[in-house]
Amino acid sequence: MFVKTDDRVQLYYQTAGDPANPALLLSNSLGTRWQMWQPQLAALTKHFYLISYDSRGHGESDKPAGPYSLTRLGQDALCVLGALGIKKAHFCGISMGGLTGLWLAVYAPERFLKIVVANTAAKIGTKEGWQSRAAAVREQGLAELATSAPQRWFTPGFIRKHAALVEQLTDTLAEQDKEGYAACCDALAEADLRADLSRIQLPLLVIAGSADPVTTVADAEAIVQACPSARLVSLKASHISNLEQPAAFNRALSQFLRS
Ligand SMILES: O=C(O)CC1=CCC(=O)O1
Repeated sequence: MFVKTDDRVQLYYQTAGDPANPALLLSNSLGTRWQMWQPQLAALTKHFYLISYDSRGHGESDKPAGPYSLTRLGQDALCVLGALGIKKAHFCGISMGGLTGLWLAVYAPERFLKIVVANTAAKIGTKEGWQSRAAAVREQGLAELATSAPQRWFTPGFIRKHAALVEQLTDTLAEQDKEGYAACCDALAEADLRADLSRIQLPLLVIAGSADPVTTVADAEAIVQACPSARLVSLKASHISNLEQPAAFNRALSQFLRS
C-alpha cells in the first residue's frame, strides 16, 4: 500500500497485526527495504500494530531527485502515521532510520510514546565521506558498493553462516535506485543532532552492536550520556543487529516498549 506525503511523494508501506494494539513504526537503514524487519514483524504482531515502510528513495517508494534531508525523512515518518490516522505510536529505526528516530524525538515528541534507535549516531560518519559516496553512486551505480556491504553490515561468522540472507540483502542494495540512495547520502552528509540530544525527554532505548564498525558502541554511549531519558543495550552483533541477533533484539525492543 502507498501513502502520499505533503510533498506528493508516494511511500510504500506494509502493516501487520491488530490496529487496536499500540502502533510501532519501523524505519529501514540505507540501502535496505521494509522487509529488513521480517524477524520483528514475525515476533511482535501479538502485541503491536506494526507498520514498516520503504524510506523515500528506496524499494517501491518514489525516488525524487535529491538532495534529501533528515528533516524530510522525519516528516515522511509523520506522514505515514498521519495517513493511517495514528495519533501516537512507538518508533524503531536502524542506522539512517535510527537517526530519523532521534530527529522525531527532538522535533515531534508529541506523536510518539517511546522511541528505539539501533546502530545509529547523532552524526553518522563524516560529511566528506557521504559526499564522496553520493558522487560515486551517482556516477557508477550501486554494484560496487553492494560487494563491500556485508563487511559493513555483519560479522564474518554471520556472513559465513547466513550466506543466503546476506546475498538477498546485497542483491536488494545492488537493485536500489542510485539517485534515491545518493540523495539519502546527501541527507546523512548534513545530518547532525549532537547539539539537540539533551532536549529529548521521551523514553529512548539505544541499541548498539558490539562489533559495529559503522556506528560504534561509543556513538551509542554518546547519545545516552547526552540524553537523560535514554538507556543502552549492547548486542553481540555488527551493524544490522536486528537481523544478526533477532531474538536478543526482539527481547530488548519488546521489554522496553511493554514496560
Ligand atoms: O554504509 C552502510 O551501508 C551502513 C549504513 C550507514 C547509514 C545506514 O543507514 O547504513
